[in-house]
Amino acid sequence: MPAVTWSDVEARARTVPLGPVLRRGGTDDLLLRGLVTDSRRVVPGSLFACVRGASSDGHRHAGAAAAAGAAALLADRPVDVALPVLQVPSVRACLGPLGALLAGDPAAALRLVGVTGSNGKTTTSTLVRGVLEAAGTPTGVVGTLGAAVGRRSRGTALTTPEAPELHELLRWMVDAGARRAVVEASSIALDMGRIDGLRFDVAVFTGFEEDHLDHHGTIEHYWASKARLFGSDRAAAGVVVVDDPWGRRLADQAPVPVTRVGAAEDADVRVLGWRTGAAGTEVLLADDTGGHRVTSRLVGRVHVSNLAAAWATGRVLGVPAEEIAAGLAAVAPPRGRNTVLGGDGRPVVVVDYAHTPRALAAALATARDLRGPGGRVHLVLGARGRRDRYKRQGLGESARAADVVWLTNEGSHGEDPAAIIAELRVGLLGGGAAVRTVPDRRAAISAAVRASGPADVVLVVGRGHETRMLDTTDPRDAVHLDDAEVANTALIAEHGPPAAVAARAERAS
Ligand SMILES: CC(=O)N[C@H]1[C@@H](OP(=O)(O)OP(=O)(O)OC[C@H]2O[C@@H](n3ccc(=O)[nH]c3=O)[C@H](O)[C@@H]2O)O[C@H](CO)[C@@H](O)[C@@H]1O[C@H](C)C(=O)N[C@@H](C)C(=O)N[C@H](CCC(=O)O)C(=O)O
Repeated sequence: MPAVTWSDVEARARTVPLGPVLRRGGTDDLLLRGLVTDSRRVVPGSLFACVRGASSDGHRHAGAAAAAGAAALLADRPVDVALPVLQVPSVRACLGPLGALLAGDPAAALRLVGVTGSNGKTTTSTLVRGVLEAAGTPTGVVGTLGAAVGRRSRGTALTTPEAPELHELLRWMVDAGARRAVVEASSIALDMGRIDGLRFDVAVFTGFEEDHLDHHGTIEHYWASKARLFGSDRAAAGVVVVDDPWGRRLADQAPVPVTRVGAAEDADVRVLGWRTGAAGTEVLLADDTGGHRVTSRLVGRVHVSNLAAAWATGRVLGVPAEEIAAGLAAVAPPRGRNTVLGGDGRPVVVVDYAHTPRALAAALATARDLRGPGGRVHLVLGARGRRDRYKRQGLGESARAADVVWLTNEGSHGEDPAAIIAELRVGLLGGGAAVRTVPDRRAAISAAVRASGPADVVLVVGRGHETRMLDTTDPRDAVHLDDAEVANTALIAEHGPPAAVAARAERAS
């Protein structure tokens, strides 16, 4: 990380117009390297920001930060630690501007695309990156699956990291040669100022439904957090999927020029038709340059609007149509987003991240598309503990569209797994689906695969790409559990290897 002087830090903090900035101690030329919000990640020379959180207060960890070698503190109240302190009205409000400064303002060297929406952020971000790379622009990405640039990747804990980490990642991308970056912007991140200090060439909205109300309280607040990405201080232009009323409202109200995307007649990038199968998806689009056929390796009708949004983003950024089409065709499906396993004489298994009622309904529609003649859909369904409990009945209601529902655990985080399952079951009441309860997730996935025939589809939802599952409130208790890995093992155990592999093995023996 570049070294930054204490006087430059003070000057940047003064650009946040919230109130007085007081500097206590430290010479102007004191050098700082990196802004850190967690005392456990402090290295010698760090500026430690004391963030007040929901369960802890960074001011209480200032001593630990000093012991780890922090050179100075950013605080919003006096701290009894022998280090130079910059006292500001709100530490959180300074994280964006100071995170940018201490990372050497990497965003100035990048053109940015921000992607928000209840579902589809990861897929759309991956597609937009693919389009830009196909057009010859090295592009980084940061989101739910981590951060990536070129062939390198890094894990991240949050969809949108805290501002200092986000700017550090952008620095890493710039140093690796990136000229653009795609940033997934979660509503919580927008609300908490994690993307403060960034300005996007294009802000993309993939769609909206009730989610994260544990954090936002009301759907209106959730909506307003997402809409913030489309302010003229944040974005130069918007690409908005208008297939739901919230998208229409955003397109109508956004102060920036908006490209409307969707099936509606007034869409600027209009979806005229599509078809999807186990091998991929084809979408027919129309824009002001005429009709276009887009093919993709991504499976499922849920990706139709993601593909159209990525197309529109490419157009807004001036990428020629052929290069957008080539980019979209080349993108490999992101992990855990309608990942298709099996088939080839065995049941098809789809592993997906769907964890909201509408996303589940869409995933079930995809599962029905993939059935063979007379095939049934088996759904493996749970709900994460201690999060957005109000969604459980709605998930159960969406699940009625399956033929057989295998209710199971999805990581109870200290809640009673049986109580979570009971809440899902309420939504299933009155539906026609057969319901089985197998609390152990591995056993549930295996049982669903065992019960399926070659024309059936097993849909495993909720965790997608995740490989750790937690049943207590202590993160150290998390265990390895990869739904795709479990499904693959079960497919081989119950139905043998794919027909082609079996035939090769037979020829070889
Ligand atoms: C609601 C929320 O965003 N919470 C985030 C917040 O937690 P918090 O305010 O409770 O922090 P805290 O534990 O009270 O600690 C306060 C401060 O003390 C620091 N600390 C704490 C302990 C210590 O020993 N030393 C120390 O310095 C912490 O690093 C923190 O800076 O700050 C933490 C540190 O950055 C985050 O890890 C934490 O995310 C939690 C884990 C989380 O689950 N967030 C989810 C809800 C989230 O943000 N999700 C969105 C949406 C996902 C999507 O839609 O896909 C996301 O962008 O990921």
